[in-house]
Amino acid sequence: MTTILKIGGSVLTDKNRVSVAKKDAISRIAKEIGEGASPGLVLIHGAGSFGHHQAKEYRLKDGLDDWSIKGLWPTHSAVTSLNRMVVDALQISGVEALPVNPLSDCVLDNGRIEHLCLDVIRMMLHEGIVPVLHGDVAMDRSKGVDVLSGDQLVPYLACELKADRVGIGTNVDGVLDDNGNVISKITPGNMSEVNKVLSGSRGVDVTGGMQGKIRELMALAESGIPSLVFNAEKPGNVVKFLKNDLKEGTIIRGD
Ligand SMILES: Nc1ncnc2c1ncn2[C@@H]1O[C@H](COP(=O)(O)OP(=O)(O)OP(=O)(O)O)[C@@H](O)[C@H]1O
Ligand SMILES: C=C(C)CCOP(=O)(O)O
Repeated sequence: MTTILKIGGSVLTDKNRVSVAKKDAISRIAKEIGEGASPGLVLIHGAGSFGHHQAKEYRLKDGLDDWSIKGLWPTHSAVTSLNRMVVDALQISGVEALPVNPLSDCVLDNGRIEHLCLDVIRMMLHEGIVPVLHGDVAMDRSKGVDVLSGDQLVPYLACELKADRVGIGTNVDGVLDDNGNVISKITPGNMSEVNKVLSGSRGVDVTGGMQGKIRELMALAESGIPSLVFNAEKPGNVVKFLKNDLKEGTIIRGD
């Protein structure tokens, strides 16, 4: 049983202040993962304020030039420091977790994953270790460099590892309509309606907020793998998701 869980940077960090972690949220989520995880879990986390501010300042999405090249290390360094906090918290909660840094593992072409070395992830899973990936900067065959969102890692890994379950924990109850109500199901049939209410993030974000997430998840749904967007700020929701017991959120499916 393979489960892909992404925890958004909005849950783990304060997206309005540069490199500010929500330490209590990180340890709560690590405890919930310790309580609910079964073998086959792959964890991905977003960058939040440990990456989006830096990527914006150095214009990393515009590709490589004399300015953006100076931003590669500050951005990677920030997001790997968040990754270290997450992995440390997981270890303290009794989860055998190890980092997998996309900058060293992945090649992009025009912003899309061309290749990601899965061997190390498969070997970790085989040994009962939870690989912890994250949004990152990555080398790009066409642009020199680009920002790789954890939201793109989710469908890539879900397809390659033939995931049974996919969850995206963020800081809202799901995809919300104009009245703030949760849209319980998104399918190709209501996608054009849903598109009207999708936008970016409230915080600093270079990877598209909810709009970017749903674009990735709808492509995944169309290839046969549904996913659930849920609120990971609500204590207990991560455990419930991991135990297949979560009844809240937005399901994105292909039918
Ligand atoms: N229709 C919508 N329903 C819900 N949230 C929406 C909607 N449109 C835009 N958003 C925004 O999307 C945000 C969630 O996306 P965001 O990328 O900030 O989260 P994240 O994945 O937790 O963070 P990160 O990208 O750092 O990992 C919400 O906090 C909200 O501000
Ligand atoms: C901004 C950087 C470096 C990565 C973004 O990843 P995301 O927060 O998962 O979208």
